[in-house]
Amino acid sequence: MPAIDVHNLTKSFDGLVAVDGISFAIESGEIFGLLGPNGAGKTTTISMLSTMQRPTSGTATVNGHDIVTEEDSVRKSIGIVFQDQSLDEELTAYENMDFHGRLYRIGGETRRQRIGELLTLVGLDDRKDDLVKTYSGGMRRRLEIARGLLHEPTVLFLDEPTLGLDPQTRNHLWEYIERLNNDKGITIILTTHYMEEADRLCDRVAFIDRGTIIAQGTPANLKASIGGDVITIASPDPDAITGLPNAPWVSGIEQHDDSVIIRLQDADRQIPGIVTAIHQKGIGITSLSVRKPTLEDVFLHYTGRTIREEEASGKEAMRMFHRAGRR
Ligand SMILES: Nc1ncnc2c1ncn2[C@@H]1O[C@H](COP(=O)(O)OP(=O)(O)OP(=O)(O)O)[C@@H](O)[C@H]1O
Repeated sequence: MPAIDVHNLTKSFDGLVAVDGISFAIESGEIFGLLGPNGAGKTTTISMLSTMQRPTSGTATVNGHDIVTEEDSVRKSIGIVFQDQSLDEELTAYENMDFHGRLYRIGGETRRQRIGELLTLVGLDDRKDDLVKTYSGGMRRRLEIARGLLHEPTVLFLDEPTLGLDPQTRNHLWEYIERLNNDKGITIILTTHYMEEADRLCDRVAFIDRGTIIAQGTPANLKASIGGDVITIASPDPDAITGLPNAPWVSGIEQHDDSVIIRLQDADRQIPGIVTAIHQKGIGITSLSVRKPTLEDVFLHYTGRTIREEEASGKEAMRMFHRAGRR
């Protein structure tokens, strides 16, 4: 039985289809990433799976329980850490945990023992008696994760777990998330728009864009599926490069601002020929780099847009406007 099984899940808000008939399954013990730009429908998806919002149509089960007809059973078996911080700043870490444990009616000795274990797991045991208002962003996020695990859920939802954290803190948090998954076997479903985060952490990912899943698989397979290497050429005249006839070994070519991105096999061998062809046409090259494809390239391949472009688009601004209105 999959830990999460989703069929044609859809959510509309006043005519805006935020999630549009998505389907996927997550096996027990996996770290699964829902990736996509802001406003793609990631939060709405996990809000439905965690029973915070009702789907407009479609079905899903979490740990075998239906998200609409068995809400209580779903809730008992999951932990959630959403984007908005919900800790009490005027309490210590221990007190925050203790309060939450009481809400879940976890008895005295068990509660104390679990709090100790979880605070150690997220590296906060030595700071447990400090007020949360003295904590850094990364420490707060770790505390929220520990708190979400207090009632021993087998599935943990993390909505943009490292949003707004600096790279070093982000790295630390990744280690804690991996440890949780390894040591406790917890199934983790996380949303992110950081591609390197998904690549590092997730066993499998699904790209969600404007409410639909456009690709899913392991990061390695997705990157391999778009083929070979990526050459980025910056030029004062990128249109002229894009207009050159395509060689048979070029599997894709896209233009972004002053750069042309070429996907191809065997880049190292083909570069001299490419540079010669460009020079023969009298086109300038400002810089040239070669790399392996990233998950960002996978998004670009399937949508023709980079995640950053998508986030900056007018449509996205509209979506953010809707979003602000509902808070
Ligand atoms: N309660 C609501 N009322 C109206 N529109 C909503 C509501 N919730 C979400 N939306 C809209 O649905 C779309 C998807 O939003 P969602 O928050 O799921 O995206 P996301 O991928 O999680 O992005 P983010 O990373 O910014 O949270 C957006 O256009 C958003 O404005």
